[in-house]
Amino acid sequence: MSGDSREKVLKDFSVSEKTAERLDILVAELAKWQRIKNLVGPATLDQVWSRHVADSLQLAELAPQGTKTWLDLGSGAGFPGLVLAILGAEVDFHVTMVESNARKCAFLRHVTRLTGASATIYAERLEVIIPKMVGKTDVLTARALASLEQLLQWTKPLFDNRTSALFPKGRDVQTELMAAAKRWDISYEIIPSRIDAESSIVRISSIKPL
Ligand SMILES: C[S@@+](CC[C@H](N)C(=O)[O-])C[C@H]1O[C@@H](n2cnc3c(N)ncnc32)[C@H](O)[C@@H]1O
Repeated sequence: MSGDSREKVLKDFSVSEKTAERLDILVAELAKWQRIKNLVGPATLDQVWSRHVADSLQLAELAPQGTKTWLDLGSGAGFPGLVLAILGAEVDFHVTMVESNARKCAFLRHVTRLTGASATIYAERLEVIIPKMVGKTDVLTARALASLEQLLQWTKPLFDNRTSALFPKGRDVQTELMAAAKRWDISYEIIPSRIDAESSIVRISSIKPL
């Protein structure tokens, strides 16, 4: 991680001093835990501010106004869920994270305690938690978890009038959308990533089986 990258991310996303302190804690703890727990791809740790923090922060800007509840599936080391929960400590929204790996959940809980992030963490498989979250979620997220088709299959019960999804996707976004469109009638928008020219965020507002 370079100091420049940190400053640029904080400036680009107009991050407050308090939130910056909390993000610093997340980044410092990730570096410590990474040595023994291998929480993220080792090659990405050098660019943690741009590859992980900024990539997560950009989702907050895409949520509908008044969003109060987020559900992040397969949160890993907290991207995007924990970054959003750190923002939530200041702007009054709450993030539920679901992650089946126990050591990653220990990290998520540890950093949540240190930062006061607005988070609930389930160390469970998402298949178990999703039925319990029906009617409780404004915005769904899942980064690097599964294909769009699989994500829609899992999350279908969660979509109602108020729920939308923000799924970061890579260069195969069109292929994934075509595969998903064979099974689902989807209302969606593709939003270019602010971080990586080859990536985008698929914002889904409704789905219906065909
Ligand atoms: C490739 S990682 C991505 C982590 C994080 N979202 C990111 O982008 O850095 C996928 C994560 O999803 C978790 N996962 C996979 N299948 C899951 C399931 N069925 N329920 C809950 N978590 C799951 C894995 O343990 C892993 O941490």
